[in-house]
Amino acid sequence: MSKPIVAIVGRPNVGKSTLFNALAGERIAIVQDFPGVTRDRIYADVTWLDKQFTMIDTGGIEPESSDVLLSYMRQQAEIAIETADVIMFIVDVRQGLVDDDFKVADMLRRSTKPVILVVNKVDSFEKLMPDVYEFYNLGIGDPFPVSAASKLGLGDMLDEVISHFPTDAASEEEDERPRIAIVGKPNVGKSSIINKLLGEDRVIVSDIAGTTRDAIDTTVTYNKKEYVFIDTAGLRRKNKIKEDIERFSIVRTVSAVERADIVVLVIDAGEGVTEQDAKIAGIAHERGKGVIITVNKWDSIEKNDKTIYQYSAKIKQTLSFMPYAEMIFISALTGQRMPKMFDLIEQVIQNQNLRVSTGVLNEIMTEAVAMQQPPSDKGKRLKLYYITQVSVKPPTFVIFVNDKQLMHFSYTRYIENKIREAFGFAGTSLKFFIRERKEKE
Ligand SMILES: Nc1nc2c(ncn2[C@@H]2O[C@H](COP(=O)(O)OP(=O)(O)OP(=O)(O)O)[C@@H](O)[C@H]2O)c(=O)[nH]1
Ligand SMILES: Nc1nc2c(ncn2[C@@H]2O[C@H](COP(=O)(O)OP(=O)(O)OP(=O)(O)O)[C@@H](O)[C@H]2O)c(=O)[nH]1
Repeated sequence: MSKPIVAIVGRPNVGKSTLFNALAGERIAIVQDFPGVTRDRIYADVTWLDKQFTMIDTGGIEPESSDVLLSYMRQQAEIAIETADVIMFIVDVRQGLVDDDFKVADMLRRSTKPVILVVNKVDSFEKLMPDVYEFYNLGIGDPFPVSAASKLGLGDMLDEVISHFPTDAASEEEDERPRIAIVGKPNVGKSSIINKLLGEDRVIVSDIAGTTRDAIDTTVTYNKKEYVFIDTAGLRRKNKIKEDIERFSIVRTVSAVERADIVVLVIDAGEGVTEQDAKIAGIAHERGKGVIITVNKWDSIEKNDKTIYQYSAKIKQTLSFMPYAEMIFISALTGQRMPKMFDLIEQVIQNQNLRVSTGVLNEIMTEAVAMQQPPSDKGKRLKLYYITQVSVKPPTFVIFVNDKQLMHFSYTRYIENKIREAFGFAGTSLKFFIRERKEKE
């Protein structure tokens, strides 16, 4: 399911992080063994009423000069316009209206995306409301007064945010075409891959204000079936502030991954798999997407008959939190194994949508339990009563047990492996929920 994306923009120190943390509520659990970007607090899941969305904090630097600040803010606004469904523009009632606020407001106004003007640090509505009205001058609609620190006004603001979400009828859910995000570090060959898949050179549309998402989506027809490719290329060329390339590229990656069914993580064969690749892979893993690790520029390295195995082993080691990921070695330059990409994509789509009957699942579980005794603690042994698949994309299972505390991560992993032995599920993560059920007499 693709969730709406809400981006937070605003000058440094207006309280973006504070607001982000106030809304994010419970932190996303950091699974022990994968390098989630959650620690950077760039994105978080938020639920308000019956709506869920992904919130992205685009901010985070304290530039030295006002020149740099403005160009940074511009970039931030562009990224938000490009990636978000709704933009939250945060200003600071204590500092009042400043020139940069007007400049950002101008940019945001020119986009077609809904913008919610949030006036932060209104710690007392009574005292500060007159100052809030000043922000009408920005010309982007009603200001919503909040205090991120004291969690005031957040409800009204969130009501407004969710009221702008695309309605179901207009949403991408209606679109049955598989969506594939091509992600990876700058220069690994993302655009080249899309061009090759297209079979022709495509003009890369720049994402200036007002350009819609479609500009970076490319439809490719293969075997009479349409696939939508979401491209995240091109960031490096436009970005002048080096330090923020990584944050901005993660913001873009998060939004591309969020919208995708399958993530193609491109790695440069000459460079090998890096920490940043692991971070990007972590996003796809956390979002439960299909994953195809694509080693590109395979033409550019010297190889013997062992190279591909050594390469695979190294990748599996670095990305050990996603042993299920598919892997392919290609050259966008020569076209080597490019047609195989569609076959892989098709397989992963099928695996993401695979449903296993409850009867079969319980047979597998019973057998697994018989082969390896469940863990026990203080004389109490874990009992697994029942397993059932509750959804697809990613395939999600619920296991009913006598005591959740006893269901160790490693035993869940063991059950997962048994299910994979039987059904493969290659290329997709599997999700497990553990529920407690009263012990039967
Ligand atoms: N009085 C008051 N202070 C606030 C409120 N929200 C944030 N602050 C303070 O404002 C300062 C900046 O907050 P941050 O959340 O770090 O601001 P930011 O916009 O994320 O800043 P950058 O990370 O530099 O972009 C901190 O000292 C906060 O404690 C608020 O609602 N009321
Ligand atoms: N040898 C070789 N070079 C390649 C291959 N694929 C891409 N390149 C080269 O790698 C460079 C970067 O390719 P792009 O497709 O622009 O990379 P990108 O990932 O879209 O880069 P950004 O737009 O910066 O994110 C170009 O010079 C390509 O010609 C390949 O399979 N083999």
